[in-house]
Amino acid sequence: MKGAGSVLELKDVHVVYKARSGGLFSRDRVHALTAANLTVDAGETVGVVGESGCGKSTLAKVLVGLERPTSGTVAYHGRDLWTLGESERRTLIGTGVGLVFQDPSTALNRRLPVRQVLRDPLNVHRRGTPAQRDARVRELLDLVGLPAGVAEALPGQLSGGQRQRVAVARALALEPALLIADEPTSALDVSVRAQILNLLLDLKERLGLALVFVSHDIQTVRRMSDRVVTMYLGRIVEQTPAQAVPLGARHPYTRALFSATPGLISPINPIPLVGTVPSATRPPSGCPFRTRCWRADDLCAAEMPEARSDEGHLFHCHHPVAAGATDVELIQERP
Ligand SMILES: Nc1ncnc2c1ncn2[C@@H]1O[C@H](COP(=O)(O)OP(=O)(O)OP(=O)(O)O)[C@@H](O)[C@H]1O
Repeated sequence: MKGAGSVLELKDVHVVYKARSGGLFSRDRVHALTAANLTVDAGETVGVVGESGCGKSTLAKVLVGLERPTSGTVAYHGRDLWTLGESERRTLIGTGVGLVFQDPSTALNRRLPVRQVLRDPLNVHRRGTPAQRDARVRELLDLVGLPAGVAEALPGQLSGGQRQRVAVARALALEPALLIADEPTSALDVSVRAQILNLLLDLKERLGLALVFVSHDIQTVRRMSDRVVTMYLGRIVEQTPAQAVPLGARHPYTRALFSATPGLISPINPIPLVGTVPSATRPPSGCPFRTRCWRADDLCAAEMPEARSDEGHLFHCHHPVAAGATDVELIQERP
């Protein structure tokens, strides 16, 4: 399926929220997503990483049409979501993209048996006859490795792993081309995490799905993805082919993030960063990372770097790290 065209395309997307902390009359604004450009091709897995608060969930919400961008466009199969009428947009989102949330216990209606949970999207979008919908429910349970008997259970009677399988089945009910998984295993027991990740990988192969996988677990993202997207303070700063992670990453922030991940590069110390992440209400001028970057100069403060491209690799940096530079070399570079 890969190479069969783009399923989803974000162009210059900004999301600006009114700050929660500022009080009723505050003019403070949070720049949760800034100038985001992202394309997801058919059959491709894109992993999104970054520290807490960098905008990963906002990006996921924009991708599934739950958050309307303040500006910019979001297109599914070339159709701009937010120029469509509401019912057309709902149909395009409902049938085009499936969403798997972090916590299956809150994502599933506790009062409905699994059969109803899975029939719900089929009813809403009027797919098939009642008998065909029942058949689809059986097919979906089989697809996610659950026995047919689970159809009669309430979500509360299932284990966390089984509930997440039901959530995945529901996301696939209308045969979307794209699945968005926002931290799909972080609420689960460690023992079942691998099973859910393997299920997602298996489904992606079998169904030719495109997958956007959001996680702070870089090891998992690397394992799952074709491309790793790094975010910092609301910006996509780098898109690295997964096979180039970690030493092929060119943005100093991506390298620092990867070097702090246990087991990704061993066995040395992480590249130390000075200071903390600036407030998203007052992001720095120019490059958002420049206040913490050991390579930054006046140019970085004056201008946000344009995307530079190198064989499927995109990075926004005026002074990128050499491909293949080791952590030791980068640590020694620091003043
Ligand atoms: N509805 C909202 N109103 C105001 N600010 C918000 C809102 N949602 C998110 N934010 C802010 O936007 C920024 C990005 O948040 P987001 O949840 O997208 O980050 P994240 O990378 O997913 O974080 P985490 O990993 O902790 O979930 C943060 O500064 C957050 O506080």
